[in-house]
Amino acid sequence: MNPPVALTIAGTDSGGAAGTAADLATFAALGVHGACVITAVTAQDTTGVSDIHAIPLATVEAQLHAVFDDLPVAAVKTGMLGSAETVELVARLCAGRLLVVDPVLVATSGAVLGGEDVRRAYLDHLLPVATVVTPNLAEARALTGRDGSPRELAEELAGLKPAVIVTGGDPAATGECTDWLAEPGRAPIPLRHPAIPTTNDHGTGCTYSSALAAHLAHGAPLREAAEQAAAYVTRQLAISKTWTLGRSRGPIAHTSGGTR
Ligand SMILES: Nc1ncnc2c1ncn2[C@@H]1O[C@H](COP(=O)(O)OP(=O)(O)O)[C@@H](O)[C@H]1O
Ligand SMILES: Cc1ncc(COP(=O)(O)O)c(N)n1
Repeated sequence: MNPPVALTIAGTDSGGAAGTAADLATFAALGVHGACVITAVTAQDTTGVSDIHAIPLATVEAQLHAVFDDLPVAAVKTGMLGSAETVELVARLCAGRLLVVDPVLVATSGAVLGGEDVRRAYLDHLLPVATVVTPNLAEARALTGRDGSPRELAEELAGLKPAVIVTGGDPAATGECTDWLAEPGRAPIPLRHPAIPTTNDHGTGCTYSSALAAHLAHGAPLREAAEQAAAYVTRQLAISKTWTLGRSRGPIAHTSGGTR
């Protein structure tokens, strides 16, 4: 029997922690065939991003046609899109599909991966056609332009149409992470899971949104997919927490327990 197919539309991370490296590893670990459309190449390591090469719009479009014309894509996930034109293109070609949007604007390291025009394009074009949007707290604040709590921001963003999961919380303070799931017209629901004490968390957001897309591609309902995605991230953070890879915040584990 064929596995479900999920597509990531995202940038590369040369350090193998975030972006398409995280997405394809997560799809594979969760039994999904991963297709991948590259929007930007980043020179990146655990300390930061030193260069970004945007892929020409026509090449992004050609990749999208190549995938959609040939494969039965069950779910699409977007990561770093990098330019307002790319955000608009992706919105046009992915409207009507099961679409997980991780609105990547700033990397954990602080590097800007999308400016003001990208933020505007998310609000005007991509959020309205998304199935679910997964900002972390900083991204939710950037998108709304407000300084609210995760719960308030989730509710406000869900008013723009799709479901929203504001990820994160304050693990250091409480020992647990709370992601807020908000769907239009319903009270936001807190999804809690244990926090792993670690600084090896580069790529966590990409891994979460890919795991969410993978579970949705398998047919799970949204809340169950969100709980399973958080469980997957927690497991991978537990694997990498003792690692000493890189000079700064190390990668979340993308190893999947295979033997050699
Ligand atoms: N230390 C941690 N332990 C367990 N889960 C975590 C930890 N840090 C983040 N998560 C979870 O990982 C997912 C992505 O979170 P987040 O850190 O907000 O992403 P980003 O990398 O975009 O900032 C969420 O489900 C969040 O609760
Ligand atoms: C190519 C690319 N895409 C996304 C992220 C965000 O990931 P994180 O928030 O874990 O830094 C990143 N750093 N690089």
